Formats: sequence, C-alpha cells, structure tokens
Amino acid sequence: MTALEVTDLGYSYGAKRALDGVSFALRPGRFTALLGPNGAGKSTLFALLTRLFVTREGRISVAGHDIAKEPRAALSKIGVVFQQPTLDLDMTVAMNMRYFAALHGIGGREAARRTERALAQLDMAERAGEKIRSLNGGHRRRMEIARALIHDPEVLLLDEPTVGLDFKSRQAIVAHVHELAQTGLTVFWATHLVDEIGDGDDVVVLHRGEVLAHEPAADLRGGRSLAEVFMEMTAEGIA
Ligand SMILES: Nc1ncnc2c1ncn2[C@@H]1O[C@H](COP(=O)(O)OP(=O)(O)OP(=O)(O)O)[C@@H](O)[C@H]1O
Repeated sequence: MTALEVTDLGYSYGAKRALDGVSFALRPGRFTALLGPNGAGKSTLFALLTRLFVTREGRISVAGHDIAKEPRAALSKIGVVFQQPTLDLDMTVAMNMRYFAALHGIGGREAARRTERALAQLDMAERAGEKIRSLNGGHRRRMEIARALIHDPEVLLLDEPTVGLDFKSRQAIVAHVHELAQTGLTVFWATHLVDEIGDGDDVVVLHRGEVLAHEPAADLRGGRSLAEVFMEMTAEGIA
C-alpha cells in the first residue's frame, strides 16, 4: 500500500483551472519533492491533501483511507507544515508541542514522550523551555516540523517550508527532513528551489496544474543539472 496516492485530481477557481488530471503515488519512506514554479498549483494541491478544500474531482488516498470517505482516518496519518507559520509566540516550545498533542487526544506521559522524541529528531531538545518568540526563523520552522510529527503520521507534507530563511537554516532543515525520510516517513516537500533536491530523491514536476514528470531526480536530470532541466520543462510556450 502506498502512503499517499492521488488519482485524476482536478480543481478550478471559477473559470481558472488550477489542477487537471493530477495522478501520482508516493513511494513510502522516500523524500519526494513537488517541484513547480509559482502558480503551478502546489498550494492548491496541498489544500486538497489537507482537506482545506473539498475534493470534487478525483481521489486522494492516505495510508489506504479515501480522504472523502474516511477523512478522520486519512487526516490522522498526515502531518502538515504550512507555508505560513502558525505558532503561538508566547508559549514555550514544549507547551506548543503539548498543546498539539492534546488536539490529537494525546496527553500525560505519552505526550511528554512524544514531545521529547519529536524535538530530538529535529535537534531541538535543548530549546524545549524557550519561548517561540526568542527563537530564530530556522528554529521556529524546525519546531513546526517537530510539532507535525507528534501524532506519528505516515506522511509529512511541507509547503515551501524554507521560504524566508537564510541559507544555513535552509540547509539544516533540508538535511533534517531528509533524515526523517530515512526513518521510514513518507515526505512530500513542495518547492521551486532545485538545490533542496538530492539525486536520491523522487521528484513530481507540476506545471500549470499538470504533472509533467514523476521519477528519481537523477533520472530526471540525466547528465545535466536539475535546474536546467526544470527551466526547460517549465519554459513559457513549451508546456
Ligand atoms: N483564490 C483563487 N482564485 C483564483 N485563482 C487562484 C486562486 N488561488 C490560486 N489561483 C490560481 O491557481 C493557480 C495555482 O495557484 P497555487 O497557489 O496553487 O500555485 P502555487 O504553485 O502554490 O504557487 P506559489 O508558489 O506562487 O504559491 C495559479 O494560476 C493561481 O493564480
């Protein structure tokens, strides 16, 4: 069973077609980049995957659960990091984690255990007692990623999670999330930055609402740079 499968998904904003015939299945325990230029439809796809938007055309299945028919079961298997930060700045890191654990019905020692584990995975354990307000942008993002893991999801969705961060913070987050995939988590990472993608990652190229490719980055780029191939695929007038 694949962790996330999308079949013939479509979405329109009035007359504007944002997604059309989108199908792919993510390999479990892999880092898959959703690579697309601005306006490709990445955020629309994420809104459907997280049920912010209702799926009217096509099908989304998470860990074998159809999101339209079993939304609760499907969503319980997803961890999400949205593009815009959603943190309470006056809470400490640990309080934020406990609060989210409680939203998932996890309390007491189990919440403490999971908080400790998730913070350790993002190398944030020593910051547990700090207020979010005192953290830099990179640590805030890492905190949000740790928080998205609190209910032990099978799939982690991240919508351009490094937007606005400096190079070093971006590199640290990219490395941490690749490590998460190595522990068996299925990662789906939306980006328009090719330097966040390694040769061992899978890539779904989305352009003007359509999937142009889904294959390992090394195969997609052949002997060339991924930047060059991506630019060529998404050049105006070609797609
Ligand atoms: N509320 C809306 N009303 C009309 N059109 C919209 C709306 N939201 C998005 N669109 C259009 O749908 C298409 C897909 O947008 P979407 O935001 O999903 O792309 P994206 O790949 O996430 O882009 P970005 O990287 O800029 O966030 C774009 O052409 C966009 O202009």
